[in-house]
Amino acid sequence: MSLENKVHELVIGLVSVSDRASGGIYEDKGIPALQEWLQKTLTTPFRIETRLIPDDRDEIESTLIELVDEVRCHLVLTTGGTGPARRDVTPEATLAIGTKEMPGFGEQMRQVSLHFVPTAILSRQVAVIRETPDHAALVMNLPGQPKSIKETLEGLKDGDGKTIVNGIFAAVPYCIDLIGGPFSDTNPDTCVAWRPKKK
Ligand SMILES: Nc1ncnc2c1ncn2[C@@H]1O[C@H](COP(=O)(O)OP(=O)(O)OP(=O)(O)O)[C@@H](O)[C@H]1O
Ligand SMILES: Nc1nc2c(c(=O)[nH]1)N[C@H]1C(S)=C(S)[C@@H](COP(=O)(O)O)O[C@H]1N2
Repeated sequence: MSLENKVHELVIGLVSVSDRASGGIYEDKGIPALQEWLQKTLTTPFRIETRLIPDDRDEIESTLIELVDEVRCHLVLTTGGTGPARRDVTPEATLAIGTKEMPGFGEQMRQVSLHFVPTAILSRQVAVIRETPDHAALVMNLPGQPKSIKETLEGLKDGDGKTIVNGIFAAVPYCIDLIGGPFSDTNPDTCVAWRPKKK
């Protein structure tokens, strides 16, 4: 067992990227929405570190690097700055700090989001793994609309709560296993953490 696996607490970084929320023009609703969703979903121990920053590429990159390399997050979720506007640069900053791209997360997010809004096609969100010599983290972008956090993480359900399209979080616990992070599990009423069956 690696040293990382002996650490049982999942460390999660939450980054809200918004010029107006970080400038005090409106209240940030991104981090509270992420915290609320994680609290109702994760059934294993976790700790959260938060950052509220403007749409500035250098600042996004340095924040992501600090959260992975110094705070030693296993998972970092960003919200905001994924669209086509000139100031939207979260995907570029994320790709720049990653060592491996994980295109399935962006593909699945756009697929599920198209069931909620036709403008989901405008979100360029990406996911990457950042690896250092002794640590690794999954870094994923979510759109900026606070309501899109539940939509992308949890997916689409019918009136009885049965999943119609999986959200992206279903694949996150196993991804963290594979990069040497702590075991995590979820409340199946919100999201089923999928792991391949052991033979
Ligand atoms: N952190 C946030 N808190 C609350 N509402 C937000 C936040 N980020 C985005 N929104 C809402 O979602 C809309 C679309 O988000 P988007 O990320 O495109 O914002 P934006 O127009 O680039 O502005 P900004 O970066 O200043 O938030 C915003 O206009 C705002 O109503
Ligand atoms: N699930 C979901 N995805 C969504 C949305 C949404 O409301 N729900 N909004 C879309 C819109 S309107 C835009 S412009 C893009 C980019 O948003 P961002 O720049 O706030 O990241 O995300 C898209 N993806």
